[in-house]
Amino acid sequence: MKFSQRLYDKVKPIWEQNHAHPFVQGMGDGTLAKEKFRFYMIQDYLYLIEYAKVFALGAVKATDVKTMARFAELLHSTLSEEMELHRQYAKKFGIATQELEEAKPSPTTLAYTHYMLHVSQNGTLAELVAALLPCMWSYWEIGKDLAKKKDACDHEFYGEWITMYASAEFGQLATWCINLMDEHAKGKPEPELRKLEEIFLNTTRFEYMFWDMAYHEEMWPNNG
Ligand SMILES: Cc1ncc(C[n+]2csc(CCO)c2C)c(N)n1
Repeated sequence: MKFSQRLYDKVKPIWEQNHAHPFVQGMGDGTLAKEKFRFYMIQDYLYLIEYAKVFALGAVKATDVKTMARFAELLHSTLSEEMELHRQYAKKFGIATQELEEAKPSPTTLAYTHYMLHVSQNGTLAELVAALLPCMWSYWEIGKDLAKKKDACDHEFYGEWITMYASAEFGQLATWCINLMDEHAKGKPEPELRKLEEIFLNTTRFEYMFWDMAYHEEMWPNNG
């Protein structure tokens, strides 16, 4: 069995919870309150800034030039294409880019990004890939699922988001990352595989927490 299949089996129940989450369902049927999406988008913008740094570290840790180039491309495309979608959404809400960048991370955003950066800075390339894979893979799964819903891709507000993550281009990216995981897990002893599995499980848990945080617009308990 491929290592990625083992990872998939491990987190399947959590991914089912992602799909069933009211935030995700609400994007699919268009009933999600705009205020909740606004909160998500600001936090996600902050998340992407840190996530892009994981790609930069991937380029540093890559063991061949082709992988190094791919990480460098991803660093660029995240900062330009993916974050551009957020900047466009922000415009619709009347939020300036500067305001987006000056926003403060919620506890979940902070915990998730710091965990990913901790693993990426201190671990092997395989550990870095295990940390970032749930982000790409679970978004692709969610995108494909929502795109099947009637009119979801044409929704005036959430349609662009769904179209982007359900796209073939995005699918290729997720597949590249799955293959990279398998390549770097090959031949590793069981204790190391268990460590990779735990990292993958942790960022999968953070993905679920991110949806939940956005749905409840959760910030620090004390407004200071
Ligand atoms: C919380 C959160 N998790 C995953 C993604 C999706 N995502 C972030 S970076 C990237 C790779 C391509 O740029 C992808 C797919 C997101 N936006 N927000």
